[in-house]
Amino acid sequence: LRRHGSRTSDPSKNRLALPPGPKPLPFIGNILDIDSKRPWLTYSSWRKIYGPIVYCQLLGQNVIVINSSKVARQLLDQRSSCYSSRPSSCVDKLFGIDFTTALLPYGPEWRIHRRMFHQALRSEAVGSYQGLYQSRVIRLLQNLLDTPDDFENHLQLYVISITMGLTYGYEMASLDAPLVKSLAEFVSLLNDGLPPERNAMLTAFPFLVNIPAWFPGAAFKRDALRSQELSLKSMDDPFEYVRKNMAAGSSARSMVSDLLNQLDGKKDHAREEKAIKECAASAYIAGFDTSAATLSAFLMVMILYPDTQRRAQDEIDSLLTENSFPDFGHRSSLPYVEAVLRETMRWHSVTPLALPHTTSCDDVFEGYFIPKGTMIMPNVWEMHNEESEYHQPHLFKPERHLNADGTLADDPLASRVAFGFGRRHCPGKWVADAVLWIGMVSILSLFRVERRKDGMEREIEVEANFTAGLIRRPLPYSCSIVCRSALREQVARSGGEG
Ligand code: HEM
Repeated sequence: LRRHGSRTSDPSKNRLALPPGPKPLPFIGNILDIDSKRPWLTYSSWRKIYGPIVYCQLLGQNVIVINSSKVARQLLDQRSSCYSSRPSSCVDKLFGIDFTTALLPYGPEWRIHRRMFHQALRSEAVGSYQGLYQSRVIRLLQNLLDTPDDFENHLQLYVISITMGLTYGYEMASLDAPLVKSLAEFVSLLNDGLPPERNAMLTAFPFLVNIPAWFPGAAFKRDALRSQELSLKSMDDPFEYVRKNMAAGSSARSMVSDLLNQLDGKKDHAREEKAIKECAASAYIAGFDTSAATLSAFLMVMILYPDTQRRAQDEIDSLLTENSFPDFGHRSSLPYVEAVLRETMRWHSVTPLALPHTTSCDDVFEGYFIPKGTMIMPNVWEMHNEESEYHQPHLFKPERHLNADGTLADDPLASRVAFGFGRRHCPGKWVADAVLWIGMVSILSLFRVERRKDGMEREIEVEANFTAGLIRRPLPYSCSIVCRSALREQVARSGGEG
């Protein structure tokens, strides 16, 4: 057992051991032990040796990996007052992204953000945007009918147009829409400036960003400067758009307009206004890639598991006449489709390590000492693949979310590890859940998703390969999206009215 080297004011804690873990090398710690592209696999393998809570050291940083949902709940949920901060990083500031909710330390600014997210995106508030989701999903279907091979772009447009509608009341017909341009450039610059491999490194060792020499010089710095400019523009332009429309009395309802309307009478106007801008841009940054990547994984899995696809389509077809599409009112009558959504999120694990938390006090757990300032890495991938919970976890089996009588197993959204933990749990999960559900059920209603054929009529294999990094996106794959109902096509083309 290793003793910790940190000082604590409580002498009794100095006698306690740190949680078990691999032996670190001097200075670099356990860096060389970790698969930098898929660090979650290394962390999972440690579970077999050291148990559900593993201590490692990465360049002098204390890191604790949590490999079990039970322990994650005990620490991140039940002791959330100590486990809710974030590691600080100079890259965040360098790229102008330190304002985003996801990166703010636990403190007053972050609290204002969370209050705003709660006001605007809590489950009841999100329900009132159902008309928006439904109109955008019809556009998604039309686009897939017209140019099915561009499915990745169509999925992105679907998700972005909902995010922009919901946050700013902004209507957009293409990814080139003026207000989206700087936001899109901003996000893509973050992806280029922090490409998957580097992102994967940061996922495994987020403190590496504090070592400037790690970055390859001028190009990186130019990217960072441009990113700072775009960060300001991405916050200001759409915000001013809402304010102008509100002044003209023509603003569509949105998160920003709702929050601005509730500002009257608040003491610290300037601070609140700044927070509204930051929250809206944070929603875009945090919500876009995660939801679009999940929908792309859904299409991939429908190709890989045609029987599952057929069963979901049978469920839809037995509930609805052929000239109509399911809406949110049908959701509870489609348990198998619901199970497909849950299984997609489990099987794919779009954010395999969620986001790291940091402790803001010393703690003791099951006799082990957890020092203040420890980075806590929840290994969501392992939690989604726990053999004791999920038999043959590598297989896509929606049935595992159903009871023997075909009803859905009890698994409320609030308790899903895919959306994180404790006070930092994803505030966009109600939006994400609605956007994913209506997207999936509408695609299944109108299309058959299958392997593409080459010039010789041979099926092109699809392999389940994903990018490295914070967000796991399917690598490009080919797919054939075929209309399976002429009647529903007519309905979709005429704007969704049967
Ligand atoms: C499939 C879709 C999504 C998934 C899987 C997802 C997952 C996550 C996870 C794992 C976290 C970190 C939680 C933690 O630290 O414990 C997070 C944070 C966050 N998410 Fe999501 N998310 C999704 C969509 C969205 C959407 C649509 C929005 C906004 C509309 C959003 C806004 C945020 C924000 C602002 C945070 C930071 C919260 C904080 O640090 O306090 N997310 N999300």
